[in-house]
Amino acid sequence: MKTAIIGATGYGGIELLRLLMHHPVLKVSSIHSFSQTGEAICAQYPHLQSFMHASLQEINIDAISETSELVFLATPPGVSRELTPQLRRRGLKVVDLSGDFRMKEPEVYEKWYKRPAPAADQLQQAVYGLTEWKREEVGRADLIANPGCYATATLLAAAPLMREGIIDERTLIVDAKSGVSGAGKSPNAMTHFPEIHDNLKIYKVHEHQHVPEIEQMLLEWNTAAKPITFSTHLIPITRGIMVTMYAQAKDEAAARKITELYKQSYDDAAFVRVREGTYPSPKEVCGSNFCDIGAGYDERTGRLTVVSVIDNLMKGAAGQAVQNANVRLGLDEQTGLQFVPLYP
Ligand SMILES: NC(=O)C1=CN([C@@H]2O[C@H](COP(=O)(O)OP(=O)(O)OC[C@H]3O[C@@H](n4cnc5c(N)ncnc54)[C@H](OP(=O)(O)O)[C@@H]3O)[C@@H](O)[C@H]2O)C=CC1
Ligand SMILES: CC(=O)N[C@@H](CCC(=O)OP(=O)(O)O)C(=O)O
Repeated sequence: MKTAIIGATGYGGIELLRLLMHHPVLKVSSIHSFSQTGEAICAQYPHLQSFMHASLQEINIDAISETSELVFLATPPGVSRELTPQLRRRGLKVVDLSGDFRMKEPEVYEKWYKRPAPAADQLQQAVYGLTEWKREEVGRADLIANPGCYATATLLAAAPLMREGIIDERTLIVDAKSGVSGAGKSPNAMTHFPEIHDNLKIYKVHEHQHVPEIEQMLLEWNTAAKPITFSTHLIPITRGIMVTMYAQAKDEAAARKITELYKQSYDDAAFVRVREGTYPSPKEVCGSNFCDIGAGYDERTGRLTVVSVIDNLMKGAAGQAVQNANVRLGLDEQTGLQFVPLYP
């Protein structure tokens, strides 16, 4: 299927390009930039030399609709809100890596993203692409809102606890850490080397934009879900997210068999790997589409600790976007995604 990438020069876009170069069905017909049109992609990204010489094109929706059937949008918030309706009117399928179409209610988007929301009917049509829990809907969707990176790691860890009702819903605390590529390619005062090297920073305390998409999904699974405590930290690694989640167990018998619950929940999920008695590290999924999860019950406190790791650019962005496109096209969801993580 002929595919375009808008935002191909960003970290999410360049990862999509890496994946699609070897994908047997999705073929890249054009790549688009906002500010660098006319330049060969390998001039900006020399690691692509000998693989891709295509030049970056302007974002012309008519031209894109003549050469592509599916479009990946890897653009900052607010861009997809403008481009997606134009692409959909021309019959193209869209997988959006930004947060524009993740929320169902416009006012929720506007509160957390502090910018105008897409039209309410379009938000309703979009399917939230947390693939493992939305396969059927993704399989029919023409507009897929790819989840945020932190949200993916958090929700895959929280799903069994919330769906089975084994925790006190008021007690969910999520402590999340991300590598610097999660902030995109443009350096800033927080990501500058002397600031983050040999350091660790908490940011967006009580106001991270992934809170509403997480809470929206938790409520879909369990109507007793409550607002969560969610803290994000920047850490001096390039790729990777680690989420450590705590909650008070209300079903102690189920809590004692927590690993069994995760294994059953993800029995059919090729990309979720459950640990027995150990906890994962981001490096163990680097460069792959895996989410690794380890869980334990502390008899002393009655609390559960669940750890989940992903590569933010893969399962947290481009990898899950391709997984969703695979499901939409009726392909095996692992198509083009079967990488052994890069280790060490
Ligand atoms: N990085 C990550 O780990 C993750 C990112 N995301 C989301 O994916 C999206 C892309 O992120 P990321 O790749 O990190 O971002 P980058 O900042 O690295 O790249 C942004 C891309 O968008 C293009 N762009 C910038 N402004 C506009 C505009 N006004 N119109 C059209 N295109 C524009 C840029 O083009 P150019 O510079 O060539 O002009 C560039 O290709 C974001 O919404 C982000 O939140 C989601 C999950 C994880
Ligand atoms: C390290 C870092 O800065 N990470 C970004 C997450 C990027 C992302 O996934 O944001 P979207 O909601 O736009 O998809 C952040 O915390 O905002």
